[in-house]
Amino acid sequence: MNGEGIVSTSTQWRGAVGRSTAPVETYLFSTIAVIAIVAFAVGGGAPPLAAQAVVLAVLVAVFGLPHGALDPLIARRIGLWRGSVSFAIFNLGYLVAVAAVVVLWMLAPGPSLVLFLAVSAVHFGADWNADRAVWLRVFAGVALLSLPSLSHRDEVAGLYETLAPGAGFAIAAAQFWIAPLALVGMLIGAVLAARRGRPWESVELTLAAVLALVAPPLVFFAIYFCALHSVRHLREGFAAESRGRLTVGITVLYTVVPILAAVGVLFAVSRGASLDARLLQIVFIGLAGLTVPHMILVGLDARHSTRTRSVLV
Ligand SMILES: CC1=C(/C=C/C(C)=C/C=C/C(C)=C/C=O)C(C)(C)CCC1
Ligand SMILES: [Fe+2]
Repeated sequence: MNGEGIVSTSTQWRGAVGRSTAPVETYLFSTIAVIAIVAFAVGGGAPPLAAQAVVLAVLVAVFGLPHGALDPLIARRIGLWRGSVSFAIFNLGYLVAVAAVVVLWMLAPGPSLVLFLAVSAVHFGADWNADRAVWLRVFAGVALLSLPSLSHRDEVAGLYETLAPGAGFAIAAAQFWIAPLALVGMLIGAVLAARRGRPWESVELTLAAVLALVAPPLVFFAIYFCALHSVRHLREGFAAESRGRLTVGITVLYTVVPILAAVGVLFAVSRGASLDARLLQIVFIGLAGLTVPHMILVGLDARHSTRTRSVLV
């Protein structure tokens, strides 16, 4: 382990739990969330689904994808590749993982969607209470993804049916029943975060819960994912990598390549389906594919950081 690695992992750890003021994404997310909550609470109607799907696809591409684009740098920091040959192998492994998820989805869409929701709940829940028990984070993630089914059950079921025909209604129904309990866990998380000296996390958790209940599901997801989750990971990622132009270059490259692949898929497959159905499939099945190798790397990084910290103290 070199000195650079020690500095960067400890920077990331500080970024996650050791700050004393609210980070920039708290203000960004809170401002947008409050405007959306007020707009939809006073009776603002949902925009047409096709418009929501197009806006979501653009926002995810521009603001969401970059937060996973730092993966090659994380992999380098934790020693998964060093030269051009191991870099090529890393990229190949990443692509195989993405392709395996997409193929699995084609073969078994219902179980794949359930698995995707479960893995995403763990992934999103980790945005808060980083130094607390894991069940608190899982509750927050489960609540985040179940609350839309509590207030917009038919809409969510319709979206799920687009992704997993025949399974969407049952999954939305299950979430409808899970949501109240998960919400209690999420609110306990909000109280505990405040008591740990991170009141901004309580604000985020509360606003995310209200937004998930009030806004149309895709609007809620776009705001949470792009203004909070992605910005948080990008900020922490840039602090941990701190390699200047190389970091920016890698982020741009690894954002642009998946976008080009997605555009290719959009024009290449299922021309029979409507544009919004195709966009939703590409956005969410694509995210599922990217999330698996991304979460494996984040997990390896966390293990690596823990080991580095125990060496340091
Ligand atoms: C499909 C769908 C949903 C779930 C989306 C998920 C689970 C996204 C996961 C993205 C990930 C894990 C990105 C990685 O950073 C909602 C919002 C519940 C309701 C609307 C339809
Ligand atoms: Fe993520």
